Amino acid sequence: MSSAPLGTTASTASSAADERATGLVFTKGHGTGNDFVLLSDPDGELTFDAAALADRRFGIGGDGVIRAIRSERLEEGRALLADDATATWFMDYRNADGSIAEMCGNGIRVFGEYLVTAGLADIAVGETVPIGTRSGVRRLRREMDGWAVDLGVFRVEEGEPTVAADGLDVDRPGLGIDVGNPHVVVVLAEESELEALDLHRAPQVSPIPPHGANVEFVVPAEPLVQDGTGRIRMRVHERGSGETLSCGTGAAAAALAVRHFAGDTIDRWLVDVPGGTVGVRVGADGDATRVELSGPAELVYTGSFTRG
Ligand SMILES: N[C@@H](CCC[C@H](N)C(=O)O)C(=O)O
Repeated sequence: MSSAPLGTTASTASSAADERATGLVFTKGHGTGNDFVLLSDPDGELTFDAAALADRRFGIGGDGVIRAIRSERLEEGRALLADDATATWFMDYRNADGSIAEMCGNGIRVFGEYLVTAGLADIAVGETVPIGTRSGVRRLRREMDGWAVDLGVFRVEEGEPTVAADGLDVDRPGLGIDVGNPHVVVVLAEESELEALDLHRAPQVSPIPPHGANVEFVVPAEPLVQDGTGRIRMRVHERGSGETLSCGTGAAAAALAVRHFAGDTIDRWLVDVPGGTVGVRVGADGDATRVELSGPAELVYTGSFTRG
């Protein structure tokens, strides 16, 4: 692990001096137990070691690190602004191992809560704001009891990868789903199979996905549909972060996979994860090719990380 988890660029002498005096100010937040370190860096002045910040023993701890930066201050953001000039803020997301991910469904809800609480944006309940991400501009809506995000057009991949995992007796077929980032979903028949899984080690997907994958294991509820809403239970091993208590894009992928196998007719889903429950709706914006995720977002504390 790096002994210098954060720093600033040489061009920002006063922020560098502030940081030496106060440490790096961060906020900790989570969405159904998927937890993040949030940093405010409107002008893109900070350099930081995300893996060191996310380290649960030597750092702050988190499944990911999210930097709030103005889109215009980041190359990927400027590229987005060429198509959609409205996405003022960019969610710069990194996994716990420091790798960059295109999208985070729980993270973007927590990001919305952070923008409001940190005074970076004024978003009223019922209002929708465009947020820049590496999977494109995503529309985020503030609700009474959380946030909903249009994850965009989803894709069910061709082919049938196989998945091996500790605790599974034999390899299982998976279904590749892209919701802005890559997922492979395995549907299990029994709750006991879900519980027997040991996800300390990453499941092995074959053939190996070109950019890696988040792997979700799901069990349909019995009955699957209750009051017009499908319900499933899920565990996940996230690319770059290991087993987490929740994954928003993973929940969307899991619901889409079960929907696919059930004949593509059920559009509303509840997904139970170890950290809570999120909602998934196919047909975001009246478009049957788009999927929306909804759920809570909570900020837990703010602190200052002192350079080691
Ligand atoms: N936890 C996130 C997904 C974060 C990124 C993922 N690990 C990846 O590498 O694609 C979510 O809530 O969607």
